Amino acid sequence: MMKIFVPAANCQIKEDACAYIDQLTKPPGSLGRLEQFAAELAGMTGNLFPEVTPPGVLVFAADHGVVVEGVSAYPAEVTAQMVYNFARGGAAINVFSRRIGALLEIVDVGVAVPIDNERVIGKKVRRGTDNFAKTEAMTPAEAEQALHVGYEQAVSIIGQGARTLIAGEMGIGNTTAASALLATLTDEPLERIVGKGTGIAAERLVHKQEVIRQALALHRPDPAKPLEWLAKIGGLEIAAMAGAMLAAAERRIPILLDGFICTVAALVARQFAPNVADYMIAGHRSEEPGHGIALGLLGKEPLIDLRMRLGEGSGAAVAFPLLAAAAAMVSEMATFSSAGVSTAEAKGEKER
Ligand SMILES: O=C(O)c1ccc[n+]([C@@H]2O[C@H](COP(=O)([O-])O)[C@@H](O)[C@H]2O)c1
Ligand SMILES: Cc1cc2nc[nH]c2cc1C
Repeated sequence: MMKIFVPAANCQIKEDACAYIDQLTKPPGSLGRLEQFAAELAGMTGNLFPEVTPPGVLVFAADHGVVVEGVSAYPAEVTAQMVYNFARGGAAINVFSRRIGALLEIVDVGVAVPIDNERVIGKKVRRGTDNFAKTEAMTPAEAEQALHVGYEQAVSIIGQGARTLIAGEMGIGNTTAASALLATLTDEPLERIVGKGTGIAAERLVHKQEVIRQALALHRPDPAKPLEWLAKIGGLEIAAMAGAMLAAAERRIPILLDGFICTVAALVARQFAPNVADYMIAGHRSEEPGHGIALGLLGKEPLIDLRMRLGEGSGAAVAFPLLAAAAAMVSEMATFSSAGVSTAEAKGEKER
């Protein structure tokens, strides 16, 4: 396993940021959770005036052998078809990335068919996973390789100037893998974790739960051994997202989380380095029911809830302007003293 060192966020700078934010020309606390996020960004970056722009969006694509069990509403070939759509700029994440001025890279970490396109970074570890209902999805060495691909891509996009990481994914069948991983971290029943993903009907949802239940009984995966855990029931893009998050946190770069699969990848990253969670802000709440459970395990409240359930990093990209507003508030607002504005009268009005 590669050596990863993730420092804890800097509590002192976070406290200093809170004190400074109280001096800005507004009643203390009046910018609500934006103030909290600004202080967290200061603690993450070690900078009282954190910069989050430009964001770097990495979309990792991979296929899932478990799709043969009939757990998705779409055929597996959609993964590759969407990769070409990303390359042409026609997917939701392309649109939203352009809106927020993001650097965007598409990475093939395990699409089942060859991808030949100059706009797609070819880092295929293998042609999709095996069907984890029957056998291990991949080997621990392959899981580690996929983690490494994500790590290296994050190092690269940060090197190009990205100041926030958004990890996105594309992989037909990946809500089944993400649900299986999440189920091993909580006592919540599968009925509360497993959702309709791309939009399966009610009968198929019951079948999807059963496939996961049997896979968990077959493999008995142990999250305390994260590479084996990922190898048994994970996915190549999930491993890559976790690796990307580890690289970002190591470099004190804030991570804006997307939906269900991304947040499960965040929980995977935390199994490798607990401090990585210090660098995460939840972008949105997905419609997938397990997402609320995953966010609860991470202790994060999402910025927005627009009933999205697309993936690709789309929810994080849509939420990003709120994070940018929080950061700009600190660097651009005047203070009471610089603007000559009177503070509250001393009678306890300052108490929140
Ligand atoms: O991000 C989410 O919360 C989310 C929720 C449901 C589906 N998705 C996307 O849909 C695909 C997985 O759905 P499924 O039904 O094939 O498992 C995958 O490409 C994800 O990006 C994403
Ligand atoms: C069309 C389509 C686009 C997606 N983007 C992420 N997951 C997806 C799943 C489908 C089916």
